[in-house]
Amino acid sequence: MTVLEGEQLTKRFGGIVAVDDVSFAIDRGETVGLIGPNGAGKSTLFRLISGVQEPNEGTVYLDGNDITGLSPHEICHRGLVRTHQIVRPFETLTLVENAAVGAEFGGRDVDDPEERAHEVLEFVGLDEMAHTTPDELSVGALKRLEIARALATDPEVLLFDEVAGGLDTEETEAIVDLIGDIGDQGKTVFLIDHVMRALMSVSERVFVLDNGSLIASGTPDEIQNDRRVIEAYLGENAGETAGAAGD
Ligand SMILES: Nc1ncnc2c1ncn2[C@@H]1O[C@H](COP(=O)(O)OP(=O)(O)OP(=O)(O)O)[C@@H](O)[C@H]1O
Repeated sequence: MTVLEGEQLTKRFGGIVAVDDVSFAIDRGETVGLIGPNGAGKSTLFRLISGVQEPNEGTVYLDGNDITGLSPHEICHRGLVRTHQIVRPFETLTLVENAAVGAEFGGRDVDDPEERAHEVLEFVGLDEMAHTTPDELSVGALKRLEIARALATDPEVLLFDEVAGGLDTEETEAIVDLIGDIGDQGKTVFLIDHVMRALMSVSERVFVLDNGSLIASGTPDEIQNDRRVIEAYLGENAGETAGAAGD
């Protein structure tokens, strides 16, 4: 059953068509990857879905309801949350306080924000550090804190924007395992990443954006063998990190 759907989404910035008539549907519980060259429109598509920007045309449906034009806060209330490429935890708050903010202000039915915060920190492997501040964390741990803050809002759908970007092999593996665990809980995950090994290993399906348009979708195997995708993006880097991470 479809949980997240985009219908003919278009976003223009002056003369640039960042997202060009994109339609897609994601089933409940699916993990779907989104790839494409730098500037293809991936982050813009995520911003349209999460309510940070409004499309010029098209509609976003969550659970069959039109959420186009709602604020990120309202969309979070309805069960969709997005993590950011550049993590920005509250520096002066402890990890448990950071996660509790998500639980409290996510606006979902979370009875005890602090208990929920501990649960999600445990889930991402950070509960032992619950009372430290983010400045003591490695890059990988900061990404896991970002995921914990998102999970604290009790979402049905999570959008991950480059959660594996900039991590070493061990940290990447920890994130891949974590995304697998989140999928195993029945959550729906839509993720952007330039780290192909990570993205291809967690995704059941992959969408490919090029120049604002969705040029292919399929299983990781199909995508890695698709001539147009190889030409547009994967090239000789198939199986490795393709392209440089964005901002
Ligand atoms: N606020 C904005 N104003 C003007 N142009 C923008 C804006 N946001 C994005 N763009 C342009 O829209 C296009 C798509 O950008 P976007 O960041 O969505 O691509 P991306 O696929 O996420 O790239 P990357 O992999 O580098 O993060 C680019 O040409 C970009 O310069």
